[in-house]
Amino acid sequence: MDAALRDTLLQMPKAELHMHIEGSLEPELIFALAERNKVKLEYASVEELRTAYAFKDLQSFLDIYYAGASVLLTEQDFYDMTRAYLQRAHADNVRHTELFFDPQTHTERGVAFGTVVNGIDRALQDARKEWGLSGALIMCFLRHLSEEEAFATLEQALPYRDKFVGVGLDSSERGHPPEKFARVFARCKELGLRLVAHAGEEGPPDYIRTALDLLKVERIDHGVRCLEDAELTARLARDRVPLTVCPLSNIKLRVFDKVADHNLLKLLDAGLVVTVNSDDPAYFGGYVNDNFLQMFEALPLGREHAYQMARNSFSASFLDAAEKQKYLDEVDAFFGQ
Ligand code: HPA
Ligand SMILES: [Zn+2]
Repeated sequence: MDAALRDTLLQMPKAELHMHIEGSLEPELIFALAERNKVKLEYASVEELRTAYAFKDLQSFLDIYYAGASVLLTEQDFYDMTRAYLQRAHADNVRHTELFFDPQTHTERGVAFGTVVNGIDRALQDARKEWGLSGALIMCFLRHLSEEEAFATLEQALPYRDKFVGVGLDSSERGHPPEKFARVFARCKELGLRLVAHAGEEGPPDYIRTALDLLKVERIDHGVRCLEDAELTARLARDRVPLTVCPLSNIKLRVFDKVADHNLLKLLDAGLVVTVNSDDPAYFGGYVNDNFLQMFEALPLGREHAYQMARNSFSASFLDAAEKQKYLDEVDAFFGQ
């Protein structure tokens, strides 16, 4: 890749729409928080923990990701984790970020919902004040748990309704199809929440279809397996349903064997509204700019694709129309358009 394109990717204004805040917890911070909170870890050192980050599929990653999150206990812990991510995102010229958080991972360990959301929210407010970096929260339901548990979580979340813009669905995809959560998503829609779901990462294209039809989601998280179904792909393109693609995640979780095998360019060529995101950057070997750089290094992607995906990231966001336009103008100005 030439230096000019590299600079463009690094410097262009961008939004990140698919990032699990618990997945930004770097091994060093896991160890620091374990010490601060007197939590015992199964790993002797940062190096030993990092060595365990060799995943064979989504589940093998999730087991380690939930273990890592067990060090988070106080509001300050959630603040420190979020602050570290936002600092890193700011360095990557992320102007707006929509963060997933997994309340059930914490409430089932006895951490109060408010502790989680207040710590994350305070870090988001500071980033807005200090760097003009805007952020929003999307509360995810863990799909390996029951719909009843999701309803209970929604109930706990209602006093904090002003602190998140939407809900999502994450964790183990296979065997936990979208329809399991149809009623809780319908209730969230009534509450005016924006809706997204992980679908078509490891699960079949049909999970994308049911996420659209039964959950009424506005964006699909991952969605890369849509290309196995031509009719579904045409529908996603026609309806301009954004896909929040996470290339390095897909490599680390063996959805594709190597970076050069990723279908990002095919998704773009199919006319889909593709965005690039980091998913769980501490676990998958890179933040959002690393995702852009590795994809552009391995695939025949150029400046026009960069421009398109920078624009997509803002147009697919849940910002209001005026804020969206402000950022889109910034992208156009950056690209001299
Ligand atoms: O990539 C993911 N997929 C599903 N659930 C997750 N929770 C954190 N990251 C992921
Ligand atoms: Zn994800």
